[in-house]
Amino acid sequence: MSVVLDALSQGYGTSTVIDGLSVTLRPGITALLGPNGAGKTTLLRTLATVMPPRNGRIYIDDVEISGERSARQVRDRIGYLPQDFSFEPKMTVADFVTYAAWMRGVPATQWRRSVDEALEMVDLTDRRRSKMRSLSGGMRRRAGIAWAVVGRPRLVLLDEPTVGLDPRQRLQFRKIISGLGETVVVLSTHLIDDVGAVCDRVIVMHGGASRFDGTVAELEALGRDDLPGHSSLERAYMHLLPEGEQQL
Ligand SMILES: Nc1ncnc2c1ncn2[C@@H]1O[C@H](COP(=O)(O)OP(=O)(O)OP(=O)(O)O)[C@@H](O)[C@H]1O
Repeated sequence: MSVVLDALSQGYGTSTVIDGLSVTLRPGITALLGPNGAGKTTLLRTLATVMPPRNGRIYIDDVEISGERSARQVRDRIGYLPQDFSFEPKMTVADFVTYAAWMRGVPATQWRRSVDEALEMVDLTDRRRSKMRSLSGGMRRRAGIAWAVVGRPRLVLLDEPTVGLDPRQRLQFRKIISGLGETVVVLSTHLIDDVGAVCDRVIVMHGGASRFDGTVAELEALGRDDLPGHSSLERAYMHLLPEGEQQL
């Protein structure tokens, strides 16, 4: 799986949200960090082929995504969990995940095995017959993660996947994504602990551009003692903000 963004610009109406971003994504876990409104969700939606690029190019497995036709060629390789995902409340957990398997083109003969595998990963096997509406917020989020990984898509996009998870579930989540092997995983988060624990690469976005692109160790090295933060990663993040936003 290869994903290439070449001078990508994206926006809504007259506003530009991403401005000339060039990035090549490879197998491994990449975190998108950045303040509210930095464009993380917009970038994930663009990678998910929900929004065609406004300017510049995006290639997924060498297919240039320029509209619905090209998007259809690659969508079954993409698992996307939006920040606020919706579901039919009366659907069972198993049906919800099976629906994702169907959308992703998993053959019907493999639905049961793929769904079992995804539910096992997120520790929801014993809730497979529960209605989605009966799940707690954290369980719903885990069902959403199962939705994103069922059928083992090679590009997995997760928008704030650990919001609402309790500490043990967050550890489980890290285990799940660390076990995805040769998959390109891109997740947005505000939880810097998650980044330090599992991400191979971090992209810090601000004002529609990438202000940092490197490993966790490289990011940590930017931390300055005079900046606010409880860890070197938090201080490094503060360092990457514009000067006026670096102090509390
Ligand atoms: N559907 C939309 N229509 C118009 N403007 C939008 C829309 N969605 C997002 N925006 C704007 O685009 C900018 C980037 O938003 P986006 O949701 O991509 O940021 P984000 O980095 O994901 O933020 P957060 O951390 O709050 O989730 C913001 O200024 C936002 O107001």
